Amino acid sequence: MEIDPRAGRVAVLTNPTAGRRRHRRLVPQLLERIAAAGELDVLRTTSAAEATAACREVVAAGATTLVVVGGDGTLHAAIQAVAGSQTALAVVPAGTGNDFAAALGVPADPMRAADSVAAALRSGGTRQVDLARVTNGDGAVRWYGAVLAAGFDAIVNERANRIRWPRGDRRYDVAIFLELVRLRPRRYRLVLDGEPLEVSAVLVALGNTASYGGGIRICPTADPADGKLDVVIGRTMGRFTLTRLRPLAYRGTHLAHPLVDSYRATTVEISAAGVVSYADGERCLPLPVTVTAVPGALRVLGA
Ligand SMILES: Nc1ncnc2c1ncn2[C@@H]1O[C@H](COP(=O)(O)OP(=O)(O)OP(=O)(O)O)[C@@H](O)[C@H]1O
Repeated sequence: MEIDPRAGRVAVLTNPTAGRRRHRRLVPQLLERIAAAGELDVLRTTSAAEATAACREVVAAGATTLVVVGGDGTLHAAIQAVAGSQTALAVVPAGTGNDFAAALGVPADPMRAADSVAAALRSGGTRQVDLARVTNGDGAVRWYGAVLAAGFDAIVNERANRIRWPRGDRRYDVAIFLELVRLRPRRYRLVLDGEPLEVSAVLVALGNTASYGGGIRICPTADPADGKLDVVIGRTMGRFTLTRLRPLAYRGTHLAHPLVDSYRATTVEISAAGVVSYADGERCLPLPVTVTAVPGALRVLGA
C-alpha cells in the first residue's frame, strides 16, 4: 500500500559541503520554503556514512518523504536507505553536478525546486523509477541512481581521492593528467543478461539515467523507467581520441564513434583487474561486481 505523503513525517537531509559550499547560506531559506507544507525533521549529519544511517532510521520509523538538499553524492547516501522502501524521495539540487536530480526532472534552481517540493507535499502523489543495485561476492550491496563508472572516469576518481595536494577540484585536473599519461586499455569480462562479452576498453559506464559529471551524457538513451541498464563501452583508444570524445559525450553523440559500443541489459556482471567502480560519483565496490536494474525501486515525490 502506498503511503500518502500528505500525512506523516517529512525528513530533510542537507549536506553543507555539497556544491562547493556554494548553497550553504541558502539552506535556511530552502528549508523555510519546504516547511511551508508542514513540519520538517531536519537531519544533522557530517558525513555520507552518517547521512545513510540517519536516513535508515527515519525510513524505519515510517517517514513518508525524505527530502535531500544536496548533489549526487548526498542523494547516493540517501538512496542506500530509501531503495525498495515506501518512503518517497524528493530532491532540491544543491550539488555541483546534480545529474540524478536532472534525470528526475527536478528544476535546476534550488529555490524553484524547494517550492515544487512544498507543492508536491501538499498535493501528495508519488511515482516509481528504477534504481541499479550493485553486489559482489562478499555480500556487499550498494544502490545507485545515475551512472556507474568502471573505466577511465573511475580510475581518475580513485586517483583524485588519493591525492593530498592540491586540494579541491584541482585534484581532479591533476588526476586526469596523470591517468591520461598512463592510459592503457584493460581487459573487461562482462556478462550481459547471460551473454558473455570480452573487450579491451578504456571507458565502461552502466547507466540507469543518462549523465554523470555534471551533464556528460555518457549513456544518452538510458531510461530509468525501462527496467534496464544502458552499457556504454569505449574500446581501445589513445589519449587523444579519448579526450576528443569528451565534448561529444556532453551532447551524447559519442555513441556514433566507431570505437564506442552500447548495449542494454537488466543484469550486468563486470570484472577487470585493479578497478574500483564509482557510482553517482561516489566510491562504490571493487570489480568484479554484478549490477542489476531494479524496476520501481525508488519512490519519487510528485507525479
Ligand atoms: N550529510 C552529509 N554531510 C557531509 N558530507 C556528505 C553528506 N552526505 C554526503 N556527503 C559527501 O559530501 C560530498 C559532496 O556531496 P555531493 O556529491 O552531494 O555534492 P557535490 O559533489 O557538490 O555534487 P555532485 O555530486 O552533484 O557533483 C560527497 O562526496 C558525499 O559523499
